[in-house]
Amino acid sequence: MRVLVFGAGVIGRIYAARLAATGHQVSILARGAKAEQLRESGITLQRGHTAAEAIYPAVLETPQEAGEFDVAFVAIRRDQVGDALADIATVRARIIVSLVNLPLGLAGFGAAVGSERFIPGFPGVAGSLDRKGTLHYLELAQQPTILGNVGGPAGGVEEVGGLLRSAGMKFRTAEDMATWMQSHAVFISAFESAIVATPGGVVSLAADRKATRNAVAAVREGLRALEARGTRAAPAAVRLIFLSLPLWFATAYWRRQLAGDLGRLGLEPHAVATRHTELTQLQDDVLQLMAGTPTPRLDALFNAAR
Ligand SMILES: NC(=O)C1=CN([C@@H]2O[C@H](COP(=O)(O)OP(=O)(O)OC[C@H]3O[C@@H](n4cnc5c(N)ncnc54)[C@H](OP(=O)(O)O)[C@@H]3O)[C@@H](O)[C@H]2O)C=CC1
Ligand SMILES: CC(C)(CO)C(=O)C(=O)O
Repeated sequence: MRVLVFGAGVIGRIYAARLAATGHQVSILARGAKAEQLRESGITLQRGHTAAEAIYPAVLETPQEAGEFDVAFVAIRRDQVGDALADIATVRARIIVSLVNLPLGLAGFGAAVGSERFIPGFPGVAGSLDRKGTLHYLELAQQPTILGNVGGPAGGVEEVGGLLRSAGMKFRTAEDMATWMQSHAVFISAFESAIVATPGGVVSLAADRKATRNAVAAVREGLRALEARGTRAAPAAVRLIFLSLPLWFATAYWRRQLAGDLGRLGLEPHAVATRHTELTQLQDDVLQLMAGTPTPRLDALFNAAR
């Protein structure tokens, strides 16, 4: 398939390299020094102790350069969407999938790019680039690529799902992507705020039962506020861990996750890199979603991170 990946950051590189390695015709849109670096060195992915060969997708600096695509994945940050939307709308692709944390503005995104070809999604991988340009990443068993099951072209979700599957990447569908993203934003903004606000970062947070418990309680508070406003927290596993199981159990579970690969490769690098960009924007989105419901624990975590 002809695939465009719009955005050459962590997520864009992982999807581009995985799909190109499978034999798809992949182009990645990069700007500035990143375009040159990608042309010269390609993308090297490392999962666990296994580093793959460098992969060289075609590098574009404008989306029009390579004509038409079957599928375009948009892998930019929430805080970059406003500036990029007009360019994304010019992409000539039958299907456009967003891999962006978008708790607010999903409908506007869809309307701008054309809701008949738009599938909202969320990455099922996480990682970070080291100084040598190797991208260390993990695939998230508990959160594979999520594809919204409503709207988009007929058969589009199956087509994108098949494309991912061809590259060995799992996917899951969500009936209500807006609800999924809102719940996720509560979780991610609370945990990433806690990580950047803790001296010593994720390792210290995981070692501190009280501090992890406070982050879990802040997520619980946020999800309860969402539910009080008629939004049922999603997916079911998130509801279970944060709203149904006892706080001590959720705390023990998250201390293990924070101390493991998810904390080290997924949450911390992303939190540190986006502390003053996407994270701030997600905090604002979450507070807007709470719309006046008091959330003192979340507020305190957000303030500590700012
Ligand atoms: N990193 C992770 O582990 C995870 C990330 N996510 C989510 O995935 C999304 C993407 O994150 P991530 O890949 O980490 O973000 P990055 O900041 O690493 O990458 C975003 C990329 O998009 C590029 N970009 C933005 N606007 C444009 C534009 N108009 N034209 C061309 N390029 C553009 C940026 O270029 P430039 O550098 O020049 O600004 C940058 O290379 C986010 O919403 C994030 O929350 C979800 C799960 C895990
Ligand atoms: C993978 C994880 C949990 C952390 O990177 C995430 O979903 C996110 O960053 O939004």
